Amino acid sequence: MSAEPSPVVPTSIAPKGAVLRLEGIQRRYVQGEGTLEILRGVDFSVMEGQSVALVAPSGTGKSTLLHVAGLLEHQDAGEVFIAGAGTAGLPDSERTRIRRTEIGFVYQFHHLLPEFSALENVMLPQMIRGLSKREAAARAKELLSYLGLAKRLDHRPAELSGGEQQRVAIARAVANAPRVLLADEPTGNLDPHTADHVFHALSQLVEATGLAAIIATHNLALAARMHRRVTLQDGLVVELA
Ligand SMILES: Nc1ncnc2c1ncn2[C@@H]1O[C@H](COP(=O)(O)OP(=O)(O)OP(=O)(O)O)[C@@H](O)[C@H]1O
Repeated sequence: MSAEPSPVVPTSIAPKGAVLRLEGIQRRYVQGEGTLEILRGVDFSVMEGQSVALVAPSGTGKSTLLHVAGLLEHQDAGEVFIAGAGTAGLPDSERTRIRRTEIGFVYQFHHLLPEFSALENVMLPQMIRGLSKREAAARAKELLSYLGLAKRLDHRPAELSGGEQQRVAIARAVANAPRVLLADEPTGNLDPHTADHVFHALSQLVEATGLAAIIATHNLALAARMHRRVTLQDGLVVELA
């Protein structure tokens, strides 16, 4: 009996090292009588340890792209591959599991829980995932120290500066060691100096952990420091110099 030849995966679908791959992603919103075609067949990959700045005018679909890539929103066509595995047709419970374990999100506003300390905020996603309190605390301490917050572990969000709050949010996003980090204007609410500091911390973390990161930002100076820059043009991702 002859063995079936192993299927060859086209490199266009799963380039070596692509942690995140969007293939033919379409997303439209029906609005009253009309339809807004926001994403029109996005093909886009991010490799391990690579940071990509997504720089595009307001309303072009940056958040939509991040939500689809992060399995928060369903696309109308196309497929999202995480670490080579397709996600089309998965039940919501499986999408949630992948989102919790493989994807970290950072937003413009920190969304930390106000009644919990920095340490507890970073422990929480790990405990939801089933880690013991001890394990979660150890990793949370390690991450917060790496991000320069060793002396702020017991501070509640209101007792932290804006930059510190955002660094806690970054620590929380990577607490479960995801492979993908999606950040939507993570420094949009910070003054230039603090934004620079937070961005530096984020970049270091991407390099150190081998995350694949997409960071939507309007800050061109910060975007210039990422590995790649892309924009959205007519519903497609276009590489910038
Ligand atoms: N649920 C929705 N229903 C209808 N239209 C929507 C919906 N969500 C987003 N849109 C529209 O889709 C377009 C893209 O929105 P999106 O939030 O992705 O843009 P963005 O590039 O992130 O913008 P910004 O930089 O201002 O945050 C916008 O014109 C928006 O009005």
